[in-house]
Amino acid sequence: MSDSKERLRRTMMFVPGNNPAMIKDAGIFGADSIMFDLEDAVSMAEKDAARYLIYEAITTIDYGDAELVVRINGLDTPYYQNDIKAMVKAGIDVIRLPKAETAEMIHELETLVAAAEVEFGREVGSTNLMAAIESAKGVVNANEIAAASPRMIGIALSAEDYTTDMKTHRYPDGQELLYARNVILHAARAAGIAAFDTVFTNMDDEAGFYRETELIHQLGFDGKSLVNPRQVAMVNKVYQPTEKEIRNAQQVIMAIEQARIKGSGVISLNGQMVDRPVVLRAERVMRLAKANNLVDAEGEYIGK
Ligand SMILES: CC(=O)SCCNC(=O)CCNC(=O)[C@H](O)C(C)(C)COP(=O)(O)OP(=O)(O)OC[C@H]1O[C@@H](n2cnc3c(N)ncnc32)[C@H](O)[C@@H]1OP(=O)(O)O
Ligand SMILES: O=C([O-])CC(=O)C(=O)O
Ligand SMILES: [Mg+2]
Repeated sequence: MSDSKERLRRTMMFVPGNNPAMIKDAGIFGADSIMFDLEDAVSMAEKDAARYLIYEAITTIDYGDAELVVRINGLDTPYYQNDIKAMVKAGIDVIRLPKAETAEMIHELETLVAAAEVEFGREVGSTNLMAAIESAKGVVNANEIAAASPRMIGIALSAEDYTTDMKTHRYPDGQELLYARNVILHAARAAGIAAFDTVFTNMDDEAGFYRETELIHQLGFDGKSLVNPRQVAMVNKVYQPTEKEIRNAQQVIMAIEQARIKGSGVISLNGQMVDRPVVLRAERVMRLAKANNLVDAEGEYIGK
């Protein structure tokens, strides 16, 4: 597990909390974040058993470098308090609140998480939070939700519930989500946290999945919630930098190092001005290149 707020989160894969086989093998698909679900993938009759199963999995299975997230039940259910206690006790990295609509909901979650950290001897502040926005009210309040707590690492669009709330449904071109996607992205960026796009549920429509992932990559999302392991490699492919982008990023990082040695924060490279935003983009390209094994330990391009 990792507590870094800077880590790559391209792929956040849902794993139903009532499926022992999927839970056991969830670590082998290379998702950046594994998201155990206690909410809508689990029926009422199975809520307690799923919570127990996820607790056992987190405390006994080695999921390697993956970040571990749990989607708890909503604050309007009888389950969320037990969910929070069990997951904090297990040492989960991130709790994802579904159907978030106000900052007050994040504050309530934060209070319960802090109390559980004290109760179970966890470091106070060590459990990160994120929120899924699934309604018009959530979109309207996205700014305050994103900024509600220093524990927040991201907000996500949840388009299945959102389109239902908006009295529409999902279309192949995603026009019905453009406003929500942009609002959520801006709220996340303004708060300095990550933005996640929603699930794509038609497993047979690979072209549609690529189209949606290319769109959200272009808009600036950090990544996407996923429902199936096959989607991990497809997202990574879209987020993978090109050789040209990597070589350019290497040059930028070298050039800015030279500039720093000379005591300057800005330098010209091949006729282009290189300053802080260009360097930050280059550093992200290099993080993505490393995650895709496209560079060696020294940052030299090695391709595939
Ligand atoms: C709107 C919402 O709230 S979405 C969030 C809640 N929903 C979920 O969590 C659903 C998670 N996903 C799934 O249950 C499944 O992927 C489905 C139902 C969408 C598709 O199921 P399938 O067609 O059986 O998937 P597929 O044939 O690709 O499965 C291949 C393998 O991956 C495993 N697998 C599939 N999905 C997952 C997953 N999400 N996590 C871990 N393993 C998985 C399968 O168990 C199977 O393993 P096996 O080869 O050892 O038997
Ligand atoms: O978070 C997601 O993308 C899945 C979800 O609950 C929704 O779409 O309503
Ligand atoms: Mg939902």
